[in-house]
Amino acid sequence: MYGRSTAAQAAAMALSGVRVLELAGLAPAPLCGMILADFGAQVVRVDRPSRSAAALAHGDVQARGKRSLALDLKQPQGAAVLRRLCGAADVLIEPFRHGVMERLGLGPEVLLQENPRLIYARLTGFGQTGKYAKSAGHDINYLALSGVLSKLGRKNENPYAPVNLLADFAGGGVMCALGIVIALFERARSGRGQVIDASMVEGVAYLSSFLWKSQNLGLWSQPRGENLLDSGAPFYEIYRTSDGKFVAVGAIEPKFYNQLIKGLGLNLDELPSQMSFSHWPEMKKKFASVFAQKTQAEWCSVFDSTDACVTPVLSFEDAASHQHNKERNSFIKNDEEEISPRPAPVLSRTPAVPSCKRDPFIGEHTEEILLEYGFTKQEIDKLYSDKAIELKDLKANL
Ligand SMILES: C[C@H](CCC[C@@H](C)[C@H]1CC[C@H]2[C@@H]3[C@H](O)C[C@@H]4C[C@H](O)CC[C@]4(C)[C@H]3C[C@H](O)[C@]12C)C(=O)SCCNC(=O)CCNC(=O)[C@H](O)C(C)(C)COP(=O)(O)OP(=O)(O)OC[C@H]1O[C@@H](n2cnc3c(N)ncnc32)[C@H](O)[C@@H]1OP(=O)(O)O
Repeated sequence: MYGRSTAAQAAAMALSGVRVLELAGLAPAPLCGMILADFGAQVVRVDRPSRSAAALAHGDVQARGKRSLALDLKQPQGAAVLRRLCGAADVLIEPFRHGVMERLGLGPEVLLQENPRLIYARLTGFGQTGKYAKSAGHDINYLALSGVLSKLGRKNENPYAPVNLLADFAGGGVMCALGIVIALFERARSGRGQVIDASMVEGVAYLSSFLWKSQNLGLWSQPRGENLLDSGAPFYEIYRTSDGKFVAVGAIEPKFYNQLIKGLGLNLDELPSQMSFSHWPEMKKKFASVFAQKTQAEWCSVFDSTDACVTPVLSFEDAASHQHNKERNSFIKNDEEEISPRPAPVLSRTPAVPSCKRDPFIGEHTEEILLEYGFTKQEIDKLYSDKAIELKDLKANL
C-alpha cells in the first residue's frame, strides 16, 4: 500500500503541461480540478481572499496537487488579473450560477476572444439556460430533476439520495473532467477552445442512460425497491451478519446464483425458481436468516474463493487494509498520514502520480503563480497594496 512515484514519472503524466485555473467552489469543481491535477495538469485554485467569511467557510478537502492564488474578483484589478491569467491558460473551471461571471466581465465571449484556445468549463447544477439556470441548488435537487432520484430507495419508503455522490461528483466533477479532456483532445486538431456547459442534472441523467434505455426490458416494471437491481431481488441485496456487519450479494446469473445457494447451505431443488418474483420477499427473509448465523469474516471464508458474488461491506478503514486493495495499492497516504483512494483508472505508461503534499493554504502561492504567468514584482506589489490579491497567509487555514 501507499507506493510513491518518481519525479520523472510525475513529469511524464498524461496531462502534464496543461494549465488549469479552477475558481474555488463547493464539492464538484474541486473534484474536477483534483482529477486533472492527479493526472499531471498544473492546477491553480483561485480563492477568494481569506478575509472574507465565504473563503473561511470553504473547507476544500479536494485540493491535492493544487496551488492557491487569492484574488478578489469583485475588484476591477482582480478581474483584470484573471483575464490576463486566462490569456495564458488552457482551461478555466467555473463553478458559479449562470450570470456571475458575466457580471464580473469574465464571461466566455470576453475570455475566448482574448484566448481562442481557452476551454471554458462551466460546472453548474442546472446548466446555463432554462427555467432553473439562475436558481440555487445542491446535489439532491439536481438528482431529483434528472429523474434518477425517483428510482432510488427501498420498497414503500421515500426516495433516498446516496450522500452527494451521484450529481455532485459522478454527474458533475467527473463528467466535467471528461468534457475538458474531450475538448483538449479536439483542440489538438482544430487549435480552438470552446465552452463546456456541464449541468449536473444532465450529467447524472446521462450516467443513468442504462436505466432509461432498459425500461422496455421490464427491468423497472415494479414499484421502487421491488425490481431486480434496486433491492427487490433476494440475490441482489445486502444482508446483516451475526456480528452486526454486512455482506453484499450480487449473484444475478444462474451459474453464480447456484454457487450462492450452495454456500448458504441451501438446496436449489427445494427453492422456488430464481426469477419467481412473487417468491422474492419470502426468499429474502430466508437468506437474511441464514446470513445472520455467521460473522462477516466467516461468510468471507465461505465465499471468497467462489463465484457467488458475495463480498464484505467494508468500512473505510477496512477497505484500505483489505488484502485485495492492498495488493493493488488502491489507497495512498500523504505526508500528513491521510489515507485516500488512489486516482483511477490506472494508465500503464503514464499513470497518475498524486501529490503527497498537504493541501495549499489560501493565497499560499499567489506570488509564485503571478510571476510564472508573467506579472512583474512591481505589478504584484501594486495589486497587494490595492488589496486585489492576498499573499501567503498561514493563519487563514488554521
Ligand atoms: C451537497 C453539496 C454541498 C456540500 C458542501 C459542503 C462540502 C460544505 C457546506 C458547508 C461546509 C462546512 C461549513 O462551512 C463549516 C466548516 C467551515 C470550515 O472552514 C471547514 C469545515 C466546515 C465543516 C465546512 C466543510 C464543508 O466545506 C461544508 C460541509 C453540493 O451539492 S455542492 C454543489 C453546489 N452547486 C453548484 O456548485 C452548482 C453551481 N453553483 C451554484 O449554483 C452556486 O454557486 C451555489 C452553490 C448555489 C452557491 O450560491 P452562491 O449564491 O453562494 O454563489 P454564486 O451565486 O455562484 O455566486 C458566487 C459569488 O461569489 C463571488 N465570488 C466568487 N469568487 C470570488 C472571488 N475570488 N473574489 C470575489 N468574489 C468572488 C461571485 O462574484 C459571486 O458574487 P455575486 O453573487 O455578488 O455575483
